[in-house]
Amino acid sequence: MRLKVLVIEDNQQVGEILRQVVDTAGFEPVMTTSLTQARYLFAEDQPETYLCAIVDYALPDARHGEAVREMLDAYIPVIVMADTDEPSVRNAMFKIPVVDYFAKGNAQVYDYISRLLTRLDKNRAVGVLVVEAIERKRRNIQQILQRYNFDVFAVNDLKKVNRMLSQYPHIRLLIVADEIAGQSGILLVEQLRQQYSKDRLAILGVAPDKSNGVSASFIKGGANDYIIEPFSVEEMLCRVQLNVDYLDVIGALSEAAHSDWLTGLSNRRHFFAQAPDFLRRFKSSQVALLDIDHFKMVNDTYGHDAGDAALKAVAGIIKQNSADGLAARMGGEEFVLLLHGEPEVIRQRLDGLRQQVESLTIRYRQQTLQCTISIGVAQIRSFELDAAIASADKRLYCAKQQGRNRVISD
Ligand SMILES: Nc1nc2c(ncn2[C@@H]2O[C@H](COP(=O)(O)OP(=O)(O)OP(=O)(O)O)[C@@H](O)[C@H]2O)c(=O)[nH]1
Repeated sequence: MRLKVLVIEDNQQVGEILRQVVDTAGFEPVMTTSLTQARYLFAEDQPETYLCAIVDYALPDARHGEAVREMLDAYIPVIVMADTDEPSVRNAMFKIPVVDYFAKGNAQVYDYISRLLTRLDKNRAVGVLVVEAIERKRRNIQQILQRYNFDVFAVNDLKKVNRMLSQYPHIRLLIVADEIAGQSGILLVEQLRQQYSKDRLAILGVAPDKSNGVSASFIKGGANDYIIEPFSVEEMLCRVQLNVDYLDVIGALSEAAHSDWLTGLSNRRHFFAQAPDFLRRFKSSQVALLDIDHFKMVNDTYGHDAGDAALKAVAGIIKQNSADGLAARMGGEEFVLLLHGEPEVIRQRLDGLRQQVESLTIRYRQQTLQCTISIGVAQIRSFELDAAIASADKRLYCAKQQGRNRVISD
């Protein structure tokens, strides 16, 4: 179900643009033209079905931002749209916890709002940990981040940081003061960097106004960024968002570098990078090579695109069967799968996988096709993965020789 975005806007033209922006961003626009109408609609609904509200500052029945305050009181994040960029209005709005404030008119604003909606949605899954001993400051940062829908945690003691990070792996950003109850925030950053890379955990240092090089020490210690106190709400939000966006970009790049473009499984390189860790964790492991039978004929009969559809379908089944293992596309129509456990249990699992592929009907455009796979399996001894793969390959060859659509193991 799509999350809803409540729009309260009496200007028909602006309302129509916002409706399109919300819809294109993947949310359900709920359009109203007055506070009274919004109240009525909202009363009928569950607040948690709403991502946020986009509220006109001056409405016919709420001329001075009353609708903004009422929505905030209902615990809905609010983006304010105003006819004016008047600093007094802007400042008044940022004194209350609105997400953002925009003056209408500038076309760029709508593009920004579209990205903001996506961000607000994504931020719900991003944990942020605030490390600050002074309660007033800690609460201030917490409240700012909650506006942007982050899942916010806060501690006043360095000793709690490691436990929080391991307990809540979705914490992706840490905001740390330069000094926490007499202890150094910079030292904390240096220690954390031995465990968490910049791509896994972004760290934002908070440096005092007369920082005497604190900001530089934060960066040298391994922080991604710093912010100087006192900061404005907008400044903090921009910095935080910038760093979270950076993590997203890095995440997307590494995902692309690690996965096979067609099937979404890991690629060969990523498989060999991950395998040693898997073998260290599981002493009794086996490697299986899986190869689609007569795949050239599939391509020749149904076309290359249908062949691609078959590859994706087979990869889907391999993925389903590899939650506790390591699967990858080796290349062409060949896949590799590492599994741990008793050899006989693994053999049965792989035979089950083979049967799943055999009974699968692949639909591509008007055509339906079926395929089978052959599997060679070998035990991995003394971490010798290459040797085990060579044995599995020989057994795969035997499986092909013996008529295909079968599993051959030790
Ligand atoms: N559609 C599609 N075909 C591919 C892809 N990569 C490799 N192939 C095709 O996979 C086929 C592999 O053929 P062969 O190595 O002769 O093996 P086979 O026909 O499966 O025969 P057996 O393995 O002996 O059962 C070739 O026709 C390749 O062009 C791909 O990404 N997509």
